Amino acid sequence: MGIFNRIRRDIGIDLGTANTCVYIAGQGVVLSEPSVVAFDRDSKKLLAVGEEARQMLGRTPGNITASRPLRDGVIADFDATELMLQHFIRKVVGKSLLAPRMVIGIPSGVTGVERRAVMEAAVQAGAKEVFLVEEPIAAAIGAGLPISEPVGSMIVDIGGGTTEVAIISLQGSVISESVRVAGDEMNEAIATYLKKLHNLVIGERTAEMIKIQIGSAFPHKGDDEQKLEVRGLHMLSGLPRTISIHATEVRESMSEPLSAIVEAVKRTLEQAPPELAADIYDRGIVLAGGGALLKGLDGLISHETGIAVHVAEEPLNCVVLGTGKILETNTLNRVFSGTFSGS
Ligand SMILES: Nc1ncnc2c1ncn2[C@@H]1O[C@H](COP(=O)(O)OP(=O)(O)OP(=O)(O)O)[C@@H](O)[C@H]1O
Repeated sequence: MGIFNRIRRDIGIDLGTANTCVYIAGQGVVLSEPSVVAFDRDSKKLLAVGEEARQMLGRTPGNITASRPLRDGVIADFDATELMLQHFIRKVVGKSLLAPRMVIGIPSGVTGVERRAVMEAAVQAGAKEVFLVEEPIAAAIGAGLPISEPVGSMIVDIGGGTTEVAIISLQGSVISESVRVAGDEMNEAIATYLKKLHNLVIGERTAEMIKIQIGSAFPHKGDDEQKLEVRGLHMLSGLPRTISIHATEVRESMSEPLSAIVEAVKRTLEQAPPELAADIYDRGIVLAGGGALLKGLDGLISHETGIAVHVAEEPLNCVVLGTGKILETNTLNRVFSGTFSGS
């Protein structure tokens, strides 16, 4: 490692709707925390960030707000995003002599204004230079796909707020689509279902827990017999109540977001030039992002497309591993989609 790399810690970031991950060049993934911040409502003082703030979601007294500053894959609260980034960067970089260069993964569907907002937040958080890379490219690099070769690779990155579908060849997205349907919509669908059919009101964290514990996208013998006790607020009595929910009900409740994801994959495949479509047929589709961990999602996509589907080795870390590889191999000039130099 060169002297400059030792004093200047270049960092890669997956600034996600659900989780923020940070990679330090030469070291690896050093931070992975929920993208949540908690403020004192009156003094506007930052109280907690990351896991500590997540514990507060839905449980705050009147004077505290705990929220997710990114929604649907974009910055919903600019000030909170900036403070969160600053906090995470200080936590991992500490006192560095030189301001770091940053490579940040962003959804491919973001607008120019949203790109600018991410860059400014990074500069305010201490970046010397910011490079933005589209998430599907970073995810494909992180998943170890041969994106530099003249063969088609297909990646589907299912995050919290967005699902990114892309066919990549020779380092560029040939076709890509970003839909604002991913893990969060699945949680919302579960909560809506319980409210409608069981008159039970549950919070975001409970819905996510149900999805992770017994949720699935495709029937699987054994898993389908599973049940889970769920606690919430009964709408009619206004009192806490526990009900038992079946795995098959959870799958049914998520059918809309699941078909939106499948449709995005199909639309992308339909637009693929024949040579690339043939490559994908031979090599299969790779799933990345936390949503790739949903049981049976690979089976569902494979069943609907007739193509083999593989889940990446570390789906939650694909984007951040990709940003790290870009820094370490110094291929910034080839994959970035924009730069912004701080003063
Ligand atoms: N075992 C699991 N089963 C199903 N879903 C899971 C599992 N683990 C995590 N998830 C979901 O993955 C999502 C988070 O994934 P990830 O960290 O890749 O998103 P992100 O990068 O923060 O979001 P985005 O890419 O939209 O900005 C959440 O919706 C979470 O509920």
